[in-house]
Amino acid sequence: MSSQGTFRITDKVGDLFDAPPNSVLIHACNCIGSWSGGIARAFRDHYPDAYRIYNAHCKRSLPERLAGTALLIAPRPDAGKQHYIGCVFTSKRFGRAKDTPAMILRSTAPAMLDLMRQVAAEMENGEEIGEIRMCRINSGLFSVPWQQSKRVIERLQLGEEDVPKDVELPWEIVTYNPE
Ligand SMILES: Nc1ncnc2c1ncn2[C@@H]1O[C@H](COP(=O)(O)OP(=O)(O)OC[C@H]2O[C@H](OP(=O)(O)O)[C@H](O)[C@@H]2O)[C@@H](O)[C@H]1O
Repeated sequence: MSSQGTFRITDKVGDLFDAPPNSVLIHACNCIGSWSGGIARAFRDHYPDAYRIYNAHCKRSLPERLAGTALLIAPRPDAGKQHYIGCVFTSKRFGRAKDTPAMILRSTAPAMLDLMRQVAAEMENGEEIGEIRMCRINSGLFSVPWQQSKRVIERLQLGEEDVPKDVELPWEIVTYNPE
């Protein structure tokens, strides 16, 4: 690995979905299988096939096992957009039953590491990965101030056991927010 195994986050104003092919678009998910509100609803509208894969993944497992993990969904033929969808499971449930901010932050670190390991594995298989884009996860319906999640992600360390030597992971994560 040429860099230190830490991520640099750049915050931008713009449309998350207006990304080049093979970009990874990351958002925070509950473990119940619902993309019904916030940006998750837009993901469901743009990528219905990815929603079905996410939902089936949740149905196969218990929320307690999924929290702190991630699911990387490869580009599907739907909507014509060739984007990877990165689901980070940061709260077991949603709405009034969502986890506390402290629990959400505790799940965010291992979930992001799990996702990046999956991205690295995809690259090791010869798949092309473009930009890593993210919404300001946890900061809307999950009610965790963005700066707190951002700090957790910037402190992550990926070692050689996470990223194979010959893989050059993109170490910049760009967030896109409408305002
Ligand atoms: N249409 C849109 N286009 C662009 N940006 C949009 C947007 N809508 C919101 N944002 C921004 O995107 C960031 C994250 O805010 P969100 O509230 O989405 O997500 P979150 O990570 O706090 O929470 C996750 C739970 O929200 C969902 O809703 P359900 O539980 O299904 O109802 C999930 O399924 C999870 O459970 C904030 O910066 C919002 O300004």
